[in-house]
Amino acid sequence: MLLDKFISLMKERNFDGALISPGTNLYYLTGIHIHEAGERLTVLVVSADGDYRLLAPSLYENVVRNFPVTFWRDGENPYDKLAWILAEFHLSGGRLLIEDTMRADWLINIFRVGNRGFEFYSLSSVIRELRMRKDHREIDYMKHAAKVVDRVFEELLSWDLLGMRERELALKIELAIRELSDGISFEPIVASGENAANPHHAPGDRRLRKGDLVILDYGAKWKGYCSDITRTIALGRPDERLVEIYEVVKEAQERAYRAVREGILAREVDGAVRETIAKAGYGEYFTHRTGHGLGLDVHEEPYIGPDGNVALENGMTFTIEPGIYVPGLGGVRIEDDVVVHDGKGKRLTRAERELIIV
Ligand SMILES: CSCC[C@H](N)C(=O)N1CCC[C@H]1C(=O)O
Repeated sequence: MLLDKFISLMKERNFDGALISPGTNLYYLTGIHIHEAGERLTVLVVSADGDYRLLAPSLYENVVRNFPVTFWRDGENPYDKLAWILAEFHLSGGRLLIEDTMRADWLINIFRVGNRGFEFYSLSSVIRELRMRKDHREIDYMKHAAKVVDRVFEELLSWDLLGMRERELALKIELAIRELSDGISFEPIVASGENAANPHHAPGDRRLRKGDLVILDYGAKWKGYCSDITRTIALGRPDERLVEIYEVVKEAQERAYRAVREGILAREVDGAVRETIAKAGYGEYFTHRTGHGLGLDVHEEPYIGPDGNVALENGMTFTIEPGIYVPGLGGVRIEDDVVVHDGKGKRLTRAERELIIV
């Protein structure tokens, strides 16, 4: 079981315990998905001696089954119960891993329960070692999530895009993803015309018009695992400068993809992109990293940026998504999901990468 692997790793690194709140780490280790815990304390307590127990609100009595659990009811003080579990597990101090995204109010109360005897460390510093390397089951789920976004791309090319508002198109993409999968991995980005110069543009009221380049960035989830794709399409023939930019981004993406090999550092893949874009004279307009690890979270290790020190291994999955963004003109981004397989990169997303003019 993954929890056993995690406990061994925790011990190896001299940690005494871990407190894990709901999210992808809890799901990864236990298969338990807690929907909307909100302000009610929910935490998996793990000790390096091998003990573990979930403390959860009684609302989840029908969700958590066949797992050691203590429930608390509204009106009770969950921190008293947490203190009992910690005492039972002989966790009265020491080095404790804490879920990186834990709510600050929980953390403050946990700090009190622990009588300041704990030193806190971020859970991701240990669990990343496990999550970064995907097994066959995880990769199969990611392949499925990737197929969904490829299909949605084919489908959207047949829609009547001219005159549609960005936010309408984003909603249509979201619905198409939800039809075919377990849900979206993030809110779709639809960035048209000059809005495409903003890499994380929030789709708004702008209507798509002739001559626009439109960045479409969206993802699906399957069994918890994410895909993330970006394609840039043209509505009618765009400005020649944008066509040139498109070709530079396509070339940069291809070079980075071809650079992927077992043993290469993530920053070398990033370097392939940066060099291609800089040579074409657009270096200052590539304003983000080349990519990010992908799995249960849409952004996770290994990050593919200039500071990426992870040596790539078989089973690692990440995006390659260079972009060029010119304020006042627009932008282009092309993104694929890639797995390191048999020592080389293999694309999971396969939608057309040539410039499509609809
Ligand atoms: C989770 S929202 C952004 C999804 C997108 N595919 C993405 O990861 N990026 C867009 C610009 C750069 C990159 C990022 O690192 O945020």
